[in-house]
Formats: sequence, structure tokens, C-alpha cells
Amino acid sequence: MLKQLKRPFQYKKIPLQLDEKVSLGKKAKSKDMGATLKRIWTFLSYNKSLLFLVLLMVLISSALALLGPFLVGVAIDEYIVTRNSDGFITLLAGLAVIYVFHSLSLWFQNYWMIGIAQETVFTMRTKLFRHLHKLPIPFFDKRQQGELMSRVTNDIENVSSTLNSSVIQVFSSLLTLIGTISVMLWLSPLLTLITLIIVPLMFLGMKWITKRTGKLFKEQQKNLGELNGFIEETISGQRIIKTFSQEKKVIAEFHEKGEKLRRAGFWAQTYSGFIPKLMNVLNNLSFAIIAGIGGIFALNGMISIGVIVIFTEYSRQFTRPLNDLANQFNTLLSAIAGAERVFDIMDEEEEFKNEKDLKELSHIKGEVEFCNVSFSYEEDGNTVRNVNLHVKAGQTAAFVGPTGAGKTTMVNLLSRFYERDTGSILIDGQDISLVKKESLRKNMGFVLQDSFLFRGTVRENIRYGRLEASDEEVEKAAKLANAHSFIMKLPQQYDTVLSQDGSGISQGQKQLLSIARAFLANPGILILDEATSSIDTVTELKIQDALQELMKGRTSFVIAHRLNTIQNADKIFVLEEGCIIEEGTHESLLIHEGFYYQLHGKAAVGAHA
Ligand SMILES: Nc1ncnc2c1ncn2[C@@H]1O[C@H](COP(=O)(O)OP(=O)(O)OP(=O)(O)O)[C@@H](O)[C@H]1O
Repeated sequence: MLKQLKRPFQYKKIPLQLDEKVSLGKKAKSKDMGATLKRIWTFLSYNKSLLFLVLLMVLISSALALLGPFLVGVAIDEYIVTRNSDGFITLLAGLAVIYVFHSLSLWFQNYWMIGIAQETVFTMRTKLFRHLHKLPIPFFDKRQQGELMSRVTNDIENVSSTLNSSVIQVFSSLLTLIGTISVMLWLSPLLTLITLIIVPLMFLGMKWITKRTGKLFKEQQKNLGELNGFIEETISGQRIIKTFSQEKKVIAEFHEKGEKLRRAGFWAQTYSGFIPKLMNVLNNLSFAIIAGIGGIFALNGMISIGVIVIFTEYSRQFTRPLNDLANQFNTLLSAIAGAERVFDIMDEEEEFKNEKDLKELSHIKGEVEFCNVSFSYEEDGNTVRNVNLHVKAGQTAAFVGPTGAGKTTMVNLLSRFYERDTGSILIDGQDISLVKKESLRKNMGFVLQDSFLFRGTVRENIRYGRLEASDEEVEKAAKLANAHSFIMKLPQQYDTVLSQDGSGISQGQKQLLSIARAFLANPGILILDEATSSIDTVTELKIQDALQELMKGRTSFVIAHRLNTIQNADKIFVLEEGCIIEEGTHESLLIHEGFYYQLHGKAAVGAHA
């Protein structure tokens, strides 16, 4: 297998059948290109005044680019052919001034356009990032992190580089084209029409090429996103990969995804590379037509030598913008592919939309009720079925049951990370679907199994619970969470910088920090997802002790994985396949000798084994 992986770039292995090449892009969804361009334009037009200046410079440079060759023709007909030197120097000086101003206008349009492009991309990226953080959890369930990251970075970068070059190019090419054809028509309509023979040829060629490249560019961006997603996933899952010795499998998968990207990239570049070649051939063809037919016209006295010189110069100016437009079209296609992927995310509905008229949930006592609640992650599933429960303010409730029974889902519904399908959930008698989600979550604190730490100091990580908390409050919370003593042993105590996954501290210490966070947040309802990972006994006792302290006086929901930690709970709900099958205190459930009794028996056997 490794031998196969190590094989170098396999140019010859790429199939050459056209159908297959094009089918690379067949999966890409075709969208309305015009609508995407319009949306890019709305971002561009935030800088209207600067854009106006750029367009003015484009207009000036295009006009000067037309004037130059025209004056050269005049110089030939009026001064060189007639051997007249009066005013020749003035004409040359005029030409020099024209070319200097032409260069200046090019420089300014470029300078301002870079500014516009950078700002546009900054706005777009900020908007996208802000929007991403307003999307609901189910949105993230369906997507790979790296793939999303690729949209915020690569796809937007793609739009940026195109804006930098394309806007000016497209406008200047269009203006030059219109100006050139107008002057050519004015000088010799017949020769112009003959020269324009290449235009339909060009359009046919372009159509053939862009039909293929558009799809391929989309495929390329999609493959790049997938590859990034895979890289992100495998880097964050390094430990698991190493634990299960799956390096070869991961490399093979990477190779496969890389190969797909390479193929799409290869064909996208190959087809787009045809455009300049095609334009070059057509350019030479138009040059030959003008020289040949123009020469015949000149011999017959229909046009002057100066006009032929102007025409040959203009023919270059006329095919160059067409060439530029064609090239820009390719870049534009790639940018549109990127922009579509960005707008796809922007079009996802925000979580807090339509909440304007809803009430804030504040100063709750913590009474919680589930009335006939049902929910399913998938359309045809049944994860939570007709659940009814009542927990009084300040009580501790525990969810127990086999894996996949729906314990986590219950708290997901309470915090509205997911919306119940039917029934209602009440806090202090208020239906939570009628309150603002943000205010609901502000009243809830989470201590999860996998306590996520951000890159930053210990202090910053605890302060995440309440950003405005003072240093004293942070330390007080750490003391309550039994975290203070281990923090003081860290190299820079509260200022010790933790890496993103908190790799410098133990799993148990991470839990203590997340308990400190919850103390600082001081929520009305607490959700505890018990750690299943093995934590040393001393730290575990510290965690249990801190949690008992944290739960005091507030409603708490414990997702219990070990039954010994919830024996003091006021209510234990036993779940099986999304239904509450038993409910009571530890003692009453044991007396009942039902499912809980069996679970408890198994746990006891497990503990003794
Ligand atoms: N985001 C999701 N999308 C689709 N199905 C999901 C999702 N999250 C959970 N499920 C499914 O819903 C069911 C209940 O899952 P849940 O996480 O609530 O179980 P649990 O009792 O907390 O399990 P565990 O003890 O293993 O954590 C399971 O069958 C699970 O596969």
C-alpha cells in the first residue's frame, strides 16, 4: 500500500476521454451566476466613491490608450508620408504626455482597486464569521469544521484576488473594445466589418471552453474544502489515529482526496489555458486579415497607410481586451464558485432570527416542566417520545439509561440547541419557545464531559463564564471549584497560557476549570454531563465536592453515567429509547425493582469486578 502511496505525480494516469473530464464537474450544483455577481456587487458598492474614482481612471486610461495609436497614424499620414516636419515635434510631445498620463491613471486605478478589494473581502469575511456564529447547532452537525474553515479562508481569498484584478480589467476591456470598434468603424467601416469576422469564432471557442471550466472550478473549490476538512479532522484526531495505528489509512484517504483535487485542478487549468492560445491564434488571424485586405484597399487608394497602421495597432487593442475579458471570465468563474459557497452559508437561517417580539427570561427560580415532548434528529426518527417531567426549583434531577437512550438530547431540548417537535417545555411556567434563546441560555450553566478550553490564560478561560468578572471573582470561583490549589502550582499561576485543548493540564483539572466557569456564571439551571473518562480518585473527589457546592440552591440536571454519583438526586428519570420508563428517588427506584434496579445491580457487579 505504501508503495502505491509514494508514487509520484501520475500525469499519464489521467483519463483523456472528454466525457469523464467534464463529468468531474457534473455534481456541482449550477446556480444563477448573475445573482451571485449581483451579490458580489453589493459588497463592492459599499465603497461607492472610491469605485467611482477607479472607474473614472479606467475611462481616462482607456481613452488615452485609444488616442495614442490614433496620433501615430496621424503622424504617418500627415508628417512622415508627406515629409512635413511642422508641428511634428509638438505631436511627439503630445504623445509622450498621453503615455505618461496613461501610466499614472493605470497606477491610481490599481492602487484604489486594491483598497476596495481588501475592504470588500474584510467585510465579507466578517459578515460570514458573524453569521456562522449565529447559526444553530444542527447546522454544524452536518458539516466538517475544516470545510467550513475553507469557506471563510480559501473561498473568500479567491473572491479577493479576482476583485483585485477583474473589476478594472473588465471595465477597461469593455471601454477599450467599444472605443476601438467605434474609431475603426469611423475610419473604415468595411475593413472593420472584415476584422470583426473573428468575433463569432471567438465566442464559439469561449463558450466551448467556459462551459467546461465553470463546472471544474466549482469542483476544485469543493474538493479543496473537503481536503481542508479532512486535514483539520485528522490533526485534531491525532491521538485516536495513533492509538489505533490508523496512519496508513489516513494517508491513503488523504491521497485519494488530494488526487481528486489535483484532477479537478488539472482539468480546470488545462481548459482555461486554452483561452489565451485561442485568442493568440485569432489575434494573428485578425492581424493577417488587416495586413492583407488593408494592403489591397491601400493599393486601390481606398485607405491610407496611416489607417492601416492604426488598424493593426487597434486590432491588437481590440483582441487584447477580448483576450483579457476571456481570461477574466475564467478567474471570475472561479471567484463565483467561491462566492457561491460563501453565500450558501450566509443564506442559512440564523438561530436568533424572528425573536424581536419574544420575552427575555430573567431571574428564574428554576422550576422545569416537560409536557408531552417529542423530538427526532432525523425526519422519520423518534429520539424522545412523549416525555413528561416536573422538577421543582432547586432540585437535582438525574437522567440515567443505556447509551443512546436520549439523556443528552433531553438537555439539548431544554437549552434549545434543538427544537422539540411537539409538546412544550416550561421554565417557571413560561414556555421556553416563547423567550429569547440568548436569555434562556444565560440562565443555564454547563459543565460538560469534554470541557473545551480556548488558547489563553487560565484566568481568561475561567472568565469565559462571565466576561465582566473581576480578578478577585475569578479567583473566588476557582477556590469554590477546588481549582485554586492546582492553578497556584502552574508556572505562571492564573496567567499560565493553556493550549486550545488544554494539553498542559489533566482531564480532571480541565473539569475543575469548567466548574469554576460555571460558578462565575452563577446560572439558575445547571447541566452536568458527568465525565466518563477515568480521573484519579483525589481529583474525582475534588470534582464531586465542587459539583455538590455548585448545585446547592439551583436546579440541576445530571446526565449520569455512573449511578453512585446520583444517589442523593431528588428525582431520577430512567430513560430507554427516548421514553421515561421509571421515575423516583434512588431508594424508591430500588424498592420498585425495575430497570433502574437492574442497572444498579449491573453497576455494582461492574464495580466489584
Ligand atoms: N446530532 C445528532 N444527529 C442525529 N442523531 C443524533 C444526534 N445526536 C444524537 N443522536 C442520536 O439520538 C439518540 C440519543 O442520543 P443521546 O446523545 O441523547 O443519547 P445518550 O443517552 O446521551 O447517550 P450516551 O449515554 O451514549 O451519551 C442516539 O441514537 C443518537 O445516535
